[in-house]
Amino acid sequence: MLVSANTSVLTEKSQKRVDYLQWSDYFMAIAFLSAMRSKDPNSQVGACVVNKEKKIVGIGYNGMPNGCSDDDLPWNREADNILDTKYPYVCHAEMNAILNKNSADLKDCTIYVALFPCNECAKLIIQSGIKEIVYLSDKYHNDYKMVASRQLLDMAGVKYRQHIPQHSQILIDFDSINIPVGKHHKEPKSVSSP
Ligand SMILES: Nc1ccn([C@H]2C[C@H](O)[C@@H](COP(=O)(O)O)O2)c(=O)n1
Ligand SMILES: [Zn+2]
Repeated sequence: MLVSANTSVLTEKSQKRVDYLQWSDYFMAIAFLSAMRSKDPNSQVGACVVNKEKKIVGIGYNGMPNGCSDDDLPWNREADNILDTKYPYVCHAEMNAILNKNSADLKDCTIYVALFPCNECAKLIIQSGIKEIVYLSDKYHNDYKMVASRQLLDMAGVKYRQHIPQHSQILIDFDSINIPVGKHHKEPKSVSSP
């Protein structure tokens, strides 16, 4: 299902929109929006750290370290020499979101991330005090890094759960703000709200 900001399902009584984004779709969408900044040609990963008050306290995406040119470093997945691949160099989205934090600490926060965290990110997550991971894809589930990651997270009591989005796509329409009053698309009353 595709939703856009200019689609409004209006309730008869209050006229309040009821098809607004749920919190978890909202934070995951912010992680995915952040991932759109990534230069990685294969996996663009975004992460968003949220505190107990549902405030965003850190955002990041996978990219080369500050001051290290992403034109000069390799983006290959495979090469005869591992040093000619991206893996030894790229900073993971979770690392950047944690290091970009704008609060004193990340105690009891939740991290929303596009891809299940690897073992190195699991260590950072644990040490930062984050207590929950919400991920979308687990495409490398059987890789030893994810096996080690789950082992560490289980030992440290960090919870993790897969996010099942209510909408498979979310459209951002910059024109929607200019739609005149009363011209917003109204869904039929029979449509059930999420
Ligand atoms: N939880 C993760 C896992 C991976 N990344 C980054 C590291 C690479 O830039 C890319 C994975 O590339 P692939 O092996 O799929 O070609 O994603 C991350 O940021 N967070
Ligand atoms: Zn990682």
